[in-house]
Amino acid sequence: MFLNFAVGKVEKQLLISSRNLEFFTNGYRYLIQILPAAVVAPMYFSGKVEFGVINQSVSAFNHILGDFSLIVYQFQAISAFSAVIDRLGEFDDVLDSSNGKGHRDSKEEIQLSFFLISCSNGLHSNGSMPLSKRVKLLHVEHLTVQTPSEATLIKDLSFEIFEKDHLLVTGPSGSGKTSLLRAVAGLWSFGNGAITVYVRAGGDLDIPHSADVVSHEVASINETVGNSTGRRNSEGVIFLPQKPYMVLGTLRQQLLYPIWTEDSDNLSDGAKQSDSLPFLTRARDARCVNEKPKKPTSDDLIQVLNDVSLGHLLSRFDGLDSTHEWSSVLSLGEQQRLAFGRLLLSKPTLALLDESTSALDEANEANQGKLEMPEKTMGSKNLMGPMPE
Ligand SMILES: Nc1ncnc2c1ncn2[C@@H]1O[C@H](COP(=O)(O)OP(=O)(O)OP(=O)(O)O)[C@@H](O)[C@H]1O
Repeated sequence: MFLNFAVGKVEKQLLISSRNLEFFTNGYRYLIQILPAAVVAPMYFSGKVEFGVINQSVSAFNHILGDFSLIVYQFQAISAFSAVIDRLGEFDDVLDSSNGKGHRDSKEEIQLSFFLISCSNGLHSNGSMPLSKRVKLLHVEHLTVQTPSEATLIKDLSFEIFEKDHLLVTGPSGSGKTSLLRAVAGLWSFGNGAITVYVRAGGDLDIPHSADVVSHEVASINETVGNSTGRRNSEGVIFLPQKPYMVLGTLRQQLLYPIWTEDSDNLSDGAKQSDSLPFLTRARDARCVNEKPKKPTSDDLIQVLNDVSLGHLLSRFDGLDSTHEWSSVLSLGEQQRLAFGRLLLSKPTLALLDESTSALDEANEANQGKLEMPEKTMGSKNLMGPMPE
């Protein structure tokens, strides 16, 4: 607010200076137009110069005037530009200073780590996972979540999540459900404790699929993955907020976000897989999340749109390659269903759903729940239908 006030004041002063300058220049303009005539005319009458010289000097003065006026007439735009630069500069300073303050003792921050594990291949023929071979996907240890003003929302929370688990988080409004999900997604660091997300490797690591052993073994390859919050997408973690982010671009790009953000328009149908949407119909034991999933074909995208009951968008908006302001032309419920489409396409290991079906009617909500979900879903105030086995 202070910043706005200060910048507003500067802008106002610049505007006043620009008006003064314009007024001054208008006076100067009239003066400079009559000046050559006033100086050269007596010389003409005394026979020192010819008549044409009067015209030549008026035109030369006008030329000079035009050049100087450019600065005057652009002064307002230049001053507005300068105010914007000032504003951005101050904003940058504020960010720098808050980052400086943010360098708290590492014990006062939530530690988020990613650990590499091997692909799971221990499913029964019916697709179920033997308990002894269940792989741990998330480990939250002594997590305390706070607000920036250090009010404690969650205290000393510990839990583990294994493959095929789903966790529903409920609680009163303002109790910190969203903050917990943000912390797991690496978007919230106020508090302390440790969160470990176990991500899958390409299958070349021969680590036993016992939860206890995994946590021990992967510690040795921590350096391979490192502690990082910047690799959330590539590590197979997706966070669906209540109001999904709609990217600028085509309907196709909406669906391909966030995994395939580049080159989305050049999607090749030639790359079509033999089975349509295998990830919707098959167990995903053969997949490793840090291998980027194959880019979906147009048919896959259309199928996913139908699965989330958005098939009608294709005729309404003239196909997958139409561009609109999607956050304006789609209802919140449609945006949420589109976000579910992204989830189905990107096949994350860990999906964090924060009221992501809050704007859906019961039928659609149940429909999202029936779709093949990622191996672990953590939902906040989640009203989804029955989770698949
Ligand atoms: N960026 C923030 N800065 C300061 N306080 C915040 C911030 N975000 C949330 N809070 C506060 O933290 C508390 C928990 O918020 P959170 O959104 O996690 O609650 P919630 O349980 O998800 O609530 P609801 O059910 O109403 O969505 C609230 O009191 C909120 O005001």
